[in-house]
Amino acid sequence: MTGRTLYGKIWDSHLVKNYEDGSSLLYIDRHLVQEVSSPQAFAGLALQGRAVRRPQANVAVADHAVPTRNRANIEVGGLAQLQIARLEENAARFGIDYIPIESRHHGIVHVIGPELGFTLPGATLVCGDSHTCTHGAFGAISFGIGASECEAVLSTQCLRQTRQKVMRVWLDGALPFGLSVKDIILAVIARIGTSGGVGHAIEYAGPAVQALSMEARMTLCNMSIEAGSRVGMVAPDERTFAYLEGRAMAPKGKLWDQALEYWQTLPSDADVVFDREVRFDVSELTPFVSWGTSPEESAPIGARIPDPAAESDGVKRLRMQRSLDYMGLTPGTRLEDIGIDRVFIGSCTNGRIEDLRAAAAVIAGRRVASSVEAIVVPGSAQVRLQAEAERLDRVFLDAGFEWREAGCSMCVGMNDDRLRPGERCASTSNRNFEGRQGIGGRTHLMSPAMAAAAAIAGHLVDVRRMAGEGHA
Ligand SMILES: CC(C)[C@H](C(=O)O)[C@@H](O)C(=O)O
Ligand code: SF4
Repeated sequence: MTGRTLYGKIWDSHLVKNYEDGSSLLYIDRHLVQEVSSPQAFAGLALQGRAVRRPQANVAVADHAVPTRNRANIEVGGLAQLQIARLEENAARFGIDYIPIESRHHGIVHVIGPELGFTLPGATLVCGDSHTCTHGAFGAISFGIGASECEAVLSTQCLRQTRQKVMRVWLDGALPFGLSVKDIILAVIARIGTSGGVGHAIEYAGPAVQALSMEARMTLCNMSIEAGSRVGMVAPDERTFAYLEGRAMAPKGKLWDQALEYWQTLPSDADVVFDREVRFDVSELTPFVSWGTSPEESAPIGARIPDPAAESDGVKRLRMQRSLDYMGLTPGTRLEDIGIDRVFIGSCTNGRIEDLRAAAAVIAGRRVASSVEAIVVPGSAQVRLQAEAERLDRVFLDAGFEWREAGCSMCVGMNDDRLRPGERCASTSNRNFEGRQGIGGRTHLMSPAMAAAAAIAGHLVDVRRMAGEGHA
């Protein structure tokens, strides 16, 4: 018998029953609830007079619609206030823990789950949000679900799912100076495409993955959905355990010891055969930025805008042309010659403390270009407080950035933080499709260090060059 994968082990331990059509019923350990995707699920429960099966398996937090400034004066009767109030009411009614926006535990669901120790290795964790794949960084099966599935989880703690194949993304080599995991994942998606992972859970493995911090592993897994995979995972290791130990909702004492023993059995067995495998050497990478309206349309910063005329595949050619029209870009332009109007540092991809440190290191002692409006939105209150303790807020403010409160913000523009039509943004978020950051807005995805460098330069720029300009 060949060995089992990390995914397979967790799947097997949560399997309730198999159905004849090939699908299965899975037990779900944990459910994160946010304001955008949950109202319909709660309304469904209320309509049928059903209760939440295991209230303590849920945590609710409002993140998408929350304003990131003037929170004391949220417009009463406005959409944000109504959405936040609705979530709070539903949580109270169904006995679920709700984290108020004033709490020091508030933040984006995918940032606070791990911070609280709610996200654990070996668990099944879901949320009505596609970037739930983030939590797989801890060695969990974690994926986004739709509103009717949220209702099923709330009322039964189970979910009907189809077992995925498993693709291993093996990362070798050491990441060069000035690069981050965001460059890796953009390069991976540029190579395998936005449907490269469809039908598969991705397990990221190899020396370059083991070397990553938990924050970086979260960035990696976060963008699995942008490669078409609902699940991204990294095997839990000493770094995972060290991150979780002592967190508010992590097991304590004897339970911790038991958990640790079990978690150590989770990594994929050495003799396991993956359904698919792709390999990358990260030591050959240069910083990546997206130029189009799909994360797959990304290239090394030293490149030029590609020419659709050179593309032999007709469908791709049309898609590229459409991207360039929307982005207001012409083939042959050097990526470094693209001027920007806005910078957004934040989101569940890159709104963690390491991301802010990396951006601040580039910004320290410099000024945001006069033509650029730049904001930093920490992914959580914890990140914000930590950054303030390190005086990173001063670094950003002194350079001309705005320093905001936690939330999804300009990643998705569901609050007031949006691009104006035609504006071009260097963004650390994960999606760049048309209108994502505001109607007519143009998004270039990149790492926090690259976004910071763009803020200073006023155009896309290779951060490694700025680092060489006499700054430590
Ligand atoms: C609004 C929410 C349901 C959505 C998602 O599912 O991911 C959002 O978080 C996003 O990033 O597009
Ligand atoms: S930060 Fe962006 S990607 Fe993450 S959950 Fe919020 S809207 Fe979705």
